[in-house]
Amino acid sequence: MNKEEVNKDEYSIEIKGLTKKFDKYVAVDNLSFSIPKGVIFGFLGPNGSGKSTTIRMICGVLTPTSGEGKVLGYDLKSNPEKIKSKIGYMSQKFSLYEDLTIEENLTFYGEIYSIPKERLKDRIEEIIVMLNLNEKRKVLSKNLSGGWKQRLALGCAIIHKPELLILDEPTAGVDPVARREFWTTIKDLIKDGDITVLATTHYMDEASVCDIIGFIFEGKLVTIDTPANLYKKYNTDNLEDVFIIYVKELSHKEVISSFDQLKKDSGKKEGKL
Ligand SMILES: Nc1ncnc2c1ncn2[C@@H]1O[C@H](COP(=O)(O)OP(=O)(O)OP(=O)(O)O)[C@@H](O)[C@H]1O
Repeated sequence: MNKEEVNKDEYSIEIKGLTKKFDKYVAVDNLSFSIPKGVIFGFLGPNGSGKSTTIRMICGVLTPTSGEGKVLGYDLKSNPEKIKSKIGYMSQKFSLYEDLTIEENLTFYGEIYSIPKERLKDRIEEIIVMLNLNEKRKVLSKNLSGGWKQRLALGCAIIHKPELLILDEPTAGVDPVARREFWTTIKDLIKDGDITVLATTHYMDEASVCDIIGFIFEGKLVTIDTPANLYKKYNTDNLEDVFIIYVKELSHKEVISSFDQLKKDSGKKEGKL
């Protein structure tokens, strides 16, 4: 067994000093963290703090300016294609084909990942059962409600059994019941330990279901810990308090108000989980 394979068993993501500059602007600044296999990692931070840029580097689609990293045991710089093939990605925009049915969307994504026909047929049935999609399997995705679209988008993202699932604000704009069901499904998905989840969200109640929370601010990692440790450290029972304390400590007034705005925005769209 070579060294890459050994690492592969320990951590899903290991990054060291990862930095991305756009001209002189430092969007991600010397980020280092390691995420063990089989956990849900919540990656949080105000708008523009560098989450998407970090995720794009982790997915192998954006080359770091400096620093290094391994994802699923593969080197970010030398093996991005291998990484891409083992990642599932679901964004808030649900990249579905509106004029295809549930079944057809799943087939389409399966074919992109070159899953052999017979295996794909079985995998689609597995996903339809797992995500409770049977009733509307012949319905065009443009005619589905937000919660159904979200489940279908998740199905498409996991069709090839990825080892790392990236969820970029996966519940933005769906109702509280669908949000709760979504996280129950995600918990179910990781219970065998074969899949790691990296999720961004602006909903602090959702973030609390994560096993590990990383908080990024102005491109720098401010903290990385379990929710329980963060509650203890700040003598509170919710993450919202923790992050308001961080932002207050770290920022000047405008940034605090942008975090408040972020809270307001999320409050408009939802009830509590
Ligand atoms: N291609 C690019 N060229 C120049 N600047 C960029 C580019 N991509 C991102 N940025 C800048 O880098 C910073 C970090 O952006 P990023 O999208 O990573 O933040 P984010 O935390 O994901 O924000 P949001 O929550 O709004 O999605 C922002 O100031 C953004 O304008």
